[in-house]
Amino acid sequence: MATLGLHRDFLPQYAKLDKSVRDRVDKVFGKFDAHTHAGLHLEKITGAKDSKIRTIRITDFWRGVVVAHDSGSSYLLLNVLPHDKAIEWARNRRVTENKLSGGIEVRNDVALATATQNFRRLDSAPAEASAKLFDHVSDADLSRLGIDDDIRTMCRLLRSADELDALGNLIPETQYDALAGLAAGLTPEAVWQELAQHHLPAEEPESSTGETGDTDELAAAMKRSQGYIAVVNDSEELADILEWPFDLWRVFLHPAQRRIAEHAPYSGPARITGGAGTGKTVVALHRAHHLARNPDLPENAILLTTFTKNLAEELARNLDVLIADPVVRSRIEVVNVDVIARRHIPQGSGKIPAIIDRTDRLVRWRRLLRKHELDLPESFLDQEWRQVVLAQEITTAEQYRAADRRGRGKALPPTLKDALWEVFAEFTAQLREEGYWTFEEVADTAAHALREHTDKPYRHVVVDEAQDLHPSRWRMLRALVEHGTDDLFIAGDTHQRIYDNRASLRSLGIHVAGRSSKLRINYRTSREILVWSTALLLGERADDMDGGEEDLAGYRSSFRGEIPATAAFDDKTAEIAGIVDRVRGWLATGIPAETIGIAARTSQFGKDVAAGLEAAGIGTAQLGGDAGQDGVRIGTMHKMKGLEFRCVLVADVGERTVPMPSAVTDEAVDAQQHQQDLQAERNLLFVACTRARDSLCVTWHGRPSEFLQPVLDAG
Ligand SMILES: Nc1ncnc2c1ncn2[C@@H]1O[C@H](COP(=O)(O)OP(=O)(O)OP(=O)(O)O)[C@@H](O)[C@H]1O
Repeated sequence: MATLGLHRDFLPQYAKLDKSVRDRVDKVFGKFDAHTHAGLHLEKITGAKDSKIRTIRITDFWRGVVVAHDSGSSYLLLNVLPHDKAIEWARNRRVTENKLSGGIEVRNDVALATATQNFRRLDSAPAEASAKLFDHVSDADLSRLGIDDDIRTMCRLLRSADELDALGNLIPETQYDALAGLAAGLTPEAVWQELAQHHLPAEEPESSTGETGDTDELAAAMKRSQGYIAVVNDSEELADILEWPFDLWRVFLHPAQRRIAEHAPYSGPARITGGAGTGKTVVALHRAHHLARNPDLPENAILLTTFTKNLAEELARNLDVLIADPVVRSRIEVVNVDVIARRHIPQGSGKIPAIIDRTDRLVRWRRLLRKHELDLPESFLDQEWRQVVLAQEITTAEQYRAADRRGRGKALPPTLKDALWEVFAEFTAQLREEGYWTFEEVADTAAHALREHTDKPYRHVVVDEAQDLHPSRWRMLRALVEHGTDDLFIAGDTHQRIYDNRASLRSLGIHVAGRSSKLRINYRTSREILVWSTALLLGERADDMDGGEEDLAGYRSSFRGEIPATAAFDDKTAEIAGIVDRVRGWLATGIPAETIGIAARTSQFGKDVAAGLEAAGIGTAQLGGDAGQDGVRIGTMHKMKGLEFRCVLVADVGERTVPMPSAVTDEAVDAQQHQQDLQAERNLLFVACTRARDSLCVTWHGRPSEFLQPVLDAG
């Protein structure tokens, strides 16, 4: 039986074709499992660099480019192009095997030779005889990392990571991964560890029929090409892949992602971290799918959850795209954490709790502080209550006196603590009397009830955006499943923590040591946007939710793009006019309105921008609203969390709004909280900027935000 492989570059090409041509492609390859080479009419190319590369007729005008060995019945679909272009494209290509992974590499020999010649010419100019990017890496190390002679010759001439990036399309995937890792500052040993983990030992999945087996070299090599070649098992699977040609994440998981998503059962809670856009959500979706394949699981045995309702809806939409089988899909319930919490409040607790928000809480704290004649800001009290009392489930004055107040910067003498406890007790009594709850209290009440259940509601819980969950929500999540195999799978990035919720997983009985992995390749944003946005976090220290620190070592993007733009205006009116111009420009290049996102720190500024756009005849819609609605998406930076757009404009990033003074505790009140609040505000700007795939523009009026200084200094 024939084996078909699809190269990841094929799908975007396929997506661009007219429906009639796509239908022809579907027809030509549709019954591939019954085909032989002879049946496929593969044509050899005169003057080809590699005789294994052939073309196949799709229509009179269109040709597919495939790799096929004379022996064996497998073929690999590389591209679909108009006839003449297909011949030209195929003629210069050569297929080789990666020295380290044994995976397939498709290279353009002619372009590679030209690039090497150009770099050599540059290098021979006396002024250019400068240090090279890979001077610190020996030939032996390069070879050990799978870099072959041709690529080594060329990369020895490179002077900067930018030059390497510019060659991204010419260097075969696995070799590029290794070189980009070195260029991002990883040591050869660290890169080797990464590659070895992903590619060694070269796993040779056994052929189910034994027909292809080791005798079919191409089939075996395709199976070793994880992340960029999908081996298709039957025509049904092919149809499923071709139905979603834009969603490469469904099929082409990077080996680092697949290793986690399809890991053998984890013996306990497992965690995945990584910078913005590295595919944590994608891996969480695939992990949920992987777990759901277990036929013994009943409906809704797996919970896939996240912080907000909007994000949960987005997860559900993506899960529907990922999982074709309705029975498998039905084993996963997708809902946000607070909905689950409400659901598990014991019946006797009365009606569905009314939730009190921060603004109302602050009014109450203010009143109580006045009554008790305490000279403290209400925000301090609210934080103390959420981060110490609720975080540690403190219920008595004695417990509060002995509480661990790590993370709080203001020392409280015992007498003051006693006075505060009275305020906390009165506050809670008031809420109970009036029937108000906070989300944290709801979660804790649910956690208490769930701990008593011997029959847990879920077999597995998969959590996304973990960095923003309060300890009470973790206690509830912990109580939703029995301790044991694959109980919790957690995805998050503390560089994106934007709410004042910190949790130490270990202290909550969630032990991830030995089951933690990190992703480093950003798939969402171009290198330019990533480098620019990461500079905003300069000097910031992020925790790893497990007693250590998180870093962004080796964090890198897989593609190039525009340099982010900044624009300063004299006043708000001018800024809004500038934003309208920018959006009009994007729309004029054919970018669909709903793939443009605009974020501001305050909802009012967003509303003003929306009014400006509407007045200019440009339709708008709220961020997080109905996915099917037309219009440029506008909302607060908080609402940008977890989303992505082709073009992002972050507005009103001026010194008075970012950081937002009302969100930052006065340094004199609590220096540590002050730092944490600043960090959350900086993260918020980082989150908003890293939602951009192709273009990012940041605007302000008056003086710019202090957070922009590193990028403005860098020019
Ligand atoms: N293997 C892959 N192939 C192609 N695209 C991918 C792959 N993995 C992730 N992506 C794409 O990269 C983008 C970011 O992925 P995802 O949202 O999972 O990242 P994340 O780490 O959860 O991001 P953030 O933390 O910023 O919310 C998405 O558009 C996703 O489809």
